[in-house]
Amino acid sequence: MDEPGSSPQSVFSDRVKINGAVTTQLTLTSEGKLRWNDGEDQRCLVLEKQVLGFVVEGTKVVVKTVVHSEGGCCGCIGSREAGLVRKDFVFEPVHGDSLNFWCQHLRDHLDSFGRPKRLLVFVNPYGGKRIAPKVYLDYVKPLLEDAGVQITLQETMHRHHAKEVVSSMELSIYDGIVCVSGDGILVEVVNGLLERQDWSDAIKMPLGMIPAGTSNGMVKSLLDAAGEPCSPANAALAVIRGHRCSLDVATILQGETKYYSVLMLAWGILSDPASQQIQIVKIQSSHNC
Ligand SMILES: Nc1ncnc2c1ncn2[C@@H]1O[C@H](COP(=O)(O)OP(=O)(O)OP(=O)(O)O)[C@@H](O)[C@H]1O
Repeated sequence: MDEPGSSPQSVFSDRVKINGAVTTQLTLTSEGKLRWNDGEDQRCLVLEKQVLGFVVEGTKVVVKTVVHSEGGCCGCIGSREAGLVRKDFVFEPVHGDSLNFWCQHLRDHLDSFGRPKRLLVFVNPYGGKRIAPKVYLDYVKPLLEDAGVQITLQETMHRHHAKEVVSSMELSIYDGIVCVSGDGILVEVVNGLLERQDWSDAIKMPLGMIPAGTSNGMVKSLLDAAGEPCSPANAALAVIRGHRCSLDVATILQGETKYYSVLMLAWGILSDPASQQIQIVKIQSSHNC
């Protein structure tokens, strides 16, 4: 077993058995890569991009990964979407006492990415083509579980349910809120956060979107800006990796009524024949509450 720092790029390096077969040297590098030789080729897993998490099963470490289907290094275990497959990379240290070192180093590396660990997930069974529960079960749940994320699931039971939950809940027990829905639930969540007494802190809560509505404008534009195709798997991976960007929220006052808009606002100017006055009215704000 090599000690940490024994080679320039090595954080930890040790003899292991890969997928129950080849015995080889496995190295965790300071760049966050797992490198090994499978007998013919040099193999590599990039922790930040490809590793979701890991679990220990007896004397083995099962590393949960997502890789592009053409590149794979071991057996396919998951469903395919947008060229991505979930795969387990299993290794077993030859020296049993290095298991804890491996776990510690892998954990330290994954923790350094600042990924969310506890998520509140809203699923709207009513939005779009009513596919949100299936999207959640097929893509979101398995990927979040591979990443070791603690999930609190909340199916929305009626209009404004998400807004009600968010406006009164304990926020500090979550690292983020995810909407498996269209844009409507996201806007409810933003409005719920902004209606709170502690709104200026509450609005800093990271929000994630998984496309399961009709137009999914927000998640499409976010993934497009990141150069990724809009799919539930890609959106779930962006949530797991903790990718963030700040967005503006517009406040609209209409008389005594206040609206918060994160996506779009449309209005029209109508003449009022009775009063001979011109009124500015909101004629469409499908993503405002
Ligand atoms: N159980 C439910 N029954 C009826 N309506 C619901 C329920 N849960 C949520 N809603 C309402 O459904 C509305 C639409 O939801 P959502 O945004 O998910 O889908 P969408 O409007 O079809 O998609 P998009 O906003 O992308 O066009 C929300 O504004 C929400 O208030």
